[in-house]
Amino acid sequence: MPVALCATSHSPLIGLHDPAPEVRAEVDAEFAAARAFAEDFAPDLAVIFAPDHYNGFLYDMMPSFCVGAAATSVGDYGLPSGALDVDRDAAYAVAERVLASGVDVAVSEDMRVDHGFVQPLTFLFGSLTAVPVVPVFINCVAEPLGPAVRARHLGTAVGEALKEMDRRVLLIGSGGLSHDPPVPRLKEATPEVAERLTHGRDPSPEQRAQREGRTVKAASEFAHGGGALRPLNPDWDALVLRSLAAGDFAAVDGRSNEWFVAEGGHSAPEVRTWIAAYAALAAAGPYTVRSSYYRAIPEWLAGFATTTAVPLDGAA
Ligand SMILES: O=C(O)CCC(=O)/C=C/C=C(\O)C(=O)O
Ligand SMILES: [Fe+2]
Repeated sequence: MPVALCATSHSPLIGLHDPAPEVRAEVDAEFAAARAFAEDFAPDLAVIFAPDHYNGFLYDMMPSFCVGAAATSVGDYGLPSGALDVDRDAAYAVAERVLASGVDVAVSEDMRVDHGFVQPLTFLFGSLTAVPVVPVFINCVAEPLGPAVRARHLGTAVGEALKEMDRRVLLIGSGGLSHDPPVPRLKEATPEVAERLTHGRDPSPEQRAQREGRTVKAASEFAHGGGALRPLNPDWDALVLRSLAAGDFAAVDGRSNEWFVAEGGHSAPEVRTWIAAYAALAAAGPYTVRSSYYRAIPEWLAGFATTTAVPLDGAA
């Protein structure tokens, strides 16, 4: 099974609250390179590990992991809405293999996904339906979270499942490194916000615009040095990138959930998506990182990184 990987940060602020034109151009060049990498590889299946931000997965039923057998984008932050081209047979094959390995993954026949899934798919493939996909949700924000090492176990099990399939698979990890965007937390929520985190699956256009406006305002304050969000942490981001490039998973997923938040902010656990994607790649054998881009971009509230990787044996 030929396999390759692209792991990238996402940010709902891309296009809505951009950094200086030269920084935006630098990231666009990196996205273009990642797109060329994906085109060269020509996958017939993409397996994407991504989080959600209370758009598809809420506290009425919050799994740690979920494989989508069918999925629809909610179209947040101006991104495309509509059905993804989910490979249902592949999704069930992956779920069965993961469950057999002892990782309790949920399955959804009606998964709603947000910018966490949609941005990498559109950046890499141009649309939500260009390449058949198996979407794999990882809860990265809704406390309580399980230990980060479970994301490695999930990724390994997915990688083992893929080895049994005769497919060309691009593994995608989607999530920030250090970042602390204004995602509400149940613990601190007012009754109104708690209700939204539990049942607010289909906000009105006005409610969505209000939410998105708040995120843009928070990013603007942060970029100007204000607000209460935690700072980005390029040193921690470098440690994560270095460790995953070296296959030293334990340096990251052996740490406590508190460590992630203290070092990288409340959304740093999104690194779980990278851990899972790299672990799925590692299941195919030793790998090497082909490209690694990083820049702290306060306007996007993100320690922003994009990496590509391939097996050492040239299977890609
Ligand atoms: O309801 C909202 O939109 C709250 C803000 C939010 O979800 C922000 C998300 C930010 C990221 O996904 C990110 O930087 O990773
Ligand atoms: Fe996110």
